[in-house]
Amino acid sequence: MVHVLEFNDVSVVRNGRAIIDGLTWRVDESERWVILGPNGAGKSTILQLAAAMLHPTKGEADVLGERLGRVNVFDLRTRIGFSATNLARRIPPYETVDNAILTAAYAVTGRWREEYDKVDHDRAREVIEAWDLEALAARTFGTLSDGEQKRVQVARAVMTDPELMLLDEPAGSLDLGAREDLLYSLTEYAKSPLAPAIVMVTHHVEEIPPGFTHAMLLADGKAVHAGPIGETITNEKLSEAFGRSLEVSSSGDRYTARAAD
Ligand SMILES: Nc1ncnc2c1ncn2[C@@H]1O[C@H](COP(=O)(O)OP(=O)(O)OP(=O)(O)O)[C@@H](O)[C@H]1O
Repeated sequence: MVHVLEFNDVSVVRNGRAIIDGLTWRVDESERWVILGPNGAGKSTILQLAAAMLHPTKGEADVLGERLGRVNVFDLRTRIGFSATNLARRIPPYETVDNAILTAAYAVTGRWREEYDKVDHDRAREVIEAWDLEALAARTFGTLSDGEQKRVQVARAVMTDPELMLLDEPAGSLDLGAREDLLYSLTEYAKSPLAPAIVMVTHHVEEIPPGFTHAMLLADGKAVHAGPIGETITNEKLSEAFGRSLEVSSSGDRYTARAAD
């Protein structure tokens, strides 16, 4: 079987420091992963690798069966849905929501000279409806609230029917209602047998959508623990990754966590 992601002893070195340090990790197409860890642990860097935005300094990283460093990353990126705030910053503030979603078809952020087919326009319309964006479609991206922009970012990631979906803090900065709405939409999306493999970075266990199957706990660029979610999101393992005593509880498919002392 070809893994969606296959990292073998991958390191990313910046200023002489391994910000990702010897990571070996596999993701299969039916899996939905969450990556948790303290600030600066390397979570976003892993997503940058998975999004073919970054090459490893050492080791081998295969994304959708293609080895980074040997493949045209511009072609590869059109097969990946990626939602991240630093990517959203590249969406021109004067771009309409319609166009911000449509341009994902070319994995670009601003409309320029690309030719879009009817199928792209139809798909954009479908995604706008599915992610409750009809009322915002004609608005410019720069006038949207943080929560509305997050929803557009996820819709962009869905637009191309990706083979791999990467979400960097999709619920970050959302109010409670908006977070729950987004989690509901993500849960429904992830539940579909047609949904791609998903890797989501978050700071909070409360933001893990029900149905996610695996978790990686990252600290100092190293995967401290990685595996099936129920075996990984535990008091001991979370406490080890965050370097403080934490207590986690679950109700149904949702988690909450707090300091144990
Ligand atoms: N280009 C760079 N040059 C030097 N250091 C970098 C560079 N990019 C990232 N880093 C450092 O690498 C570490 C990992 O960064 P990364 O953004 O992946 O962490 P993170 O776990 O996503 O953090 P956060 O939870 O705060 O968003 C951080 O210490 C960051 O300062």
